[in-house]
Amino acid sequence: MSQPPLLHARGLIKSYRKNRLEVPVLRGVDLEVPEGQITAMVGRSGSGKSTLMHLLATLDHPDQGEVYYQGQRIDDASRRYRDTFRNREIGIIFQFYHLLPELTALENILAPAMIGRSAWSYLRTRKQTRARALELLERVGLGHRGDHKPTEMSGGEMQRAAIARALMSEPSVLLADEPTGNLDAETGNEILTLLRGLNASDGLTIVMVTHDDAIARGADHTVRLENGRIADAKLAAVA
Ligand SMILES: Nc1ncnc2c1ncn2[C@@H]1O[C@H](COP(=O)(O)OP(=O)(O)OP(=O)(O)O)[C@@H](O)[C@H]1O
Repeated sequence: MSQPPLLHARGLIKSYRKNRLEVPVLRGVDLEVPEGQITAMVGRSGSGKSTLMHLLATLDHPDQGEVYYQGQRIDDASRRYRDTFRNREIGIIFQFYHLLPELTALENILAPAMIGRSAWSYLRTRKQTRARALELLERVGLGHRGDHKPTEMSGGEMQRAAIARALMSEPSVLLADEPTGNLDAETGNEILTLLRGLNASDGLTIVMVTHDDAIARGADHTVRLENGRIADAKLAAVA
């Protein structure tokens, strides 16, 4: 029997209500996220890419449809279950990094493990947790920036710190919402190279929203959101 996709969305429908008007965003999205691959999600501004990402992360509920993780339905699970699931399995990064400004890079990376007392950190000593944060800092090329606060880092460095933070609990999938959207082309490519390295060496599954065709071409698989549905899916040759 073939392995189920890591994440699988079926028939997702989602509307927002604004001034009593219903704004349909997703009109029946079917999506399979293959394990160990990089999937790029493209589409015009407002096509619902971030909305879909939130549903995959179980941060929001679809109006209709289902989300499965490793073949198990997760969208209708209890809030507590979804929080634990997200904490264990999903890392998320954003266009504007969302680092805590008063903390250093190292403290930002440690923050989710310390504050939320995550499932991952619950099983480890403080020393092990700190060792993992330091290892990740090196891994993303920020070994020399551990004690820098976000205002003392470049955009690319902040995104590297955000990637390290997202990986702290050893998630199986990284959801990246326009990870290079605030960076120049060269820095964006460096971030993509880092993500591809993590994918290649650790088998990290990545779903990446992007407006940048060059970045999308660096993925294994591209899906396009159009009129609330997936318009096409193709395997892109990895450059
Ligand atoms: N909380 C909300 N309340 C009302 N409308 C919303 C909400 N969130 C998103 N929308 C609307 O849903 C539509 C899709 O938004 P979404 O952010 O998912 O699109 P996107 O493809 O990620 O856009 P972009 O590429 O510009 O980031 C937009 O028209 C947006 O205005």
